[in-house]
Amino acid sequence: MSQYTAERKFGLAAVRRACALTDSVFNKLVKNETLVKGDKSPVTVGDYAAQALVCSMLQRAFPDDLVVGEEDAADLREESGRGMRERIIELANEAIVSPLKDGDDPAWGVGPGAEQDAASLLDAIDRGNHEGGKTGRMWTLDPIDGTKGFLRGEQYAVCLSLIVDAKPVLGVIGCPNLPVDPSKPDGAKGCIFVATKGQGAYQYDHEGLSPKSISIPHISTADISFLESVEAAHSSHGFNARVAEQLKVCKSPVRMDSQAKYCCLARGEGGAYLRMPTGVGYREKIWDHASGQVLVEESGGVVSDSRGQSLDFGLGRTLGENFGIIAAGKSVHSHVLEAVQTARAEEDDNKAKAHA
Ligand SMILES: Nc1ncnc2c1ncn2[C@@H]1O[C@H](COP(=O)(O)OS(=O)(=O)O)[C@@H](OP(=O)(O)O)[C@H]1O
Ligand SMILES: [Mg+2]
Ligand SMILES: [Mg+2]
Ligand SMILES: [Mg+2]
Repeated sequence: MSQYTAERKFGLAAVRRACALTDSVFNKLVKNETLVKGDKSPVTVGDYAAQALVCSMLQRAFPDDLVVGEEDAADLREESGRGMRERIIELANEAIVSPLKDGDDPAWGVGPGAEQDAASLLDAIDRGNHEGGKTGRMWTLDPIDGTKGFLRGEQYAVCLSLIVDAKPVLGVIGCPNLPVDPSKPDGAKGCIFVATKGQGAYQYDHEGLSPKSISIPHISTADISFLESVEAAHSSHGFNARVAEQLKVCKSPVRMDSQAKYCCLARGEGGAYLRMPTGVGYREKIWDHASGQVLVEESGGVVSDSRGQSLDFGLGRTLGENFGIIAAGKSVHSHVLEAVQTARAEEDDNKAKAHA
């Protein structure tokens, strides 16, 4: 029997339910339902409610597993958080009680009549407070990745992964706004991507049906169209342009929020995802890359940092010393890596000259 069958079935059903929640929240979101966190990034009632939903399901499905989730309930436990807290409990319960579909299991605490009280749902959010580590099983959860894209009605993703002994082995990414068929950008939207180590990568529709095996085709560097972040603060657009120049890439980059970039790469779009830090100090979070790494590797691609090192998911909630991310098809990864290193050496040279 294949490994991680139960986890995969759970991941697909949990992400499907969370995507239905976030999609419905987007349509009803009002101004005071967004907070600005300590690092100045936004978080909405949708992020919290989706984390409450998935963590409460995880708690019942895999009670011994640990969870590294992006959000925590500290602000919601304050008196000033009362309005948001009540709304989050309401939204999480709406998603919890929605009817069971094929693949759901009532033992996960979902379905009609499974409402929970506020204390249980806040505790569920805080199950995501694990500090990470090198050994054992832990899930990562980014309940809304690309919150800024979500707020703009553009790309965002619900991302769940299972990491065993610091290696991501299962990645599930739901993209409610991503076109099902890349050649029909105005056609049907909503996909869920699932990849299990050694078992390939698949795209499902938003109902978790019609799985299609996906892979990255062989391309040459001239055919790359870099996938990159929308926010200039999250990855350096200027650096990417210099790498593109090195590689004689003519096609314009495609900017998109969230791990939808990994999903597009995995199904053959773009050829490479490049994410270079814009300043010192920011450390990439494990929940922003774990699901994407499994998906890209299982579709025949390679994921490394900008020095060619593997991403280290065993150092806590961040990727620690990894610097930048290069995810690309096998046929181009080594060329992109080489071009990144040349562009960095030039940048260092220019800095040294400027200081001389
Ligand atoms: N300074 C800095 N550098 C790099 N990355 C950062 C930085 N600040 C935040 N983040 C993380 O970026 C996550 C969103 O990444 P994206 O690729 O979607 O960026 S973008 O929205 O397309 O610009 C975003 O994830 P979410 O918070 O889940 O949206 C953050 O974890
Ligand atoms: Mg965030
Ligand atoms: Mg994120
Ligand atoms: Mg997030």
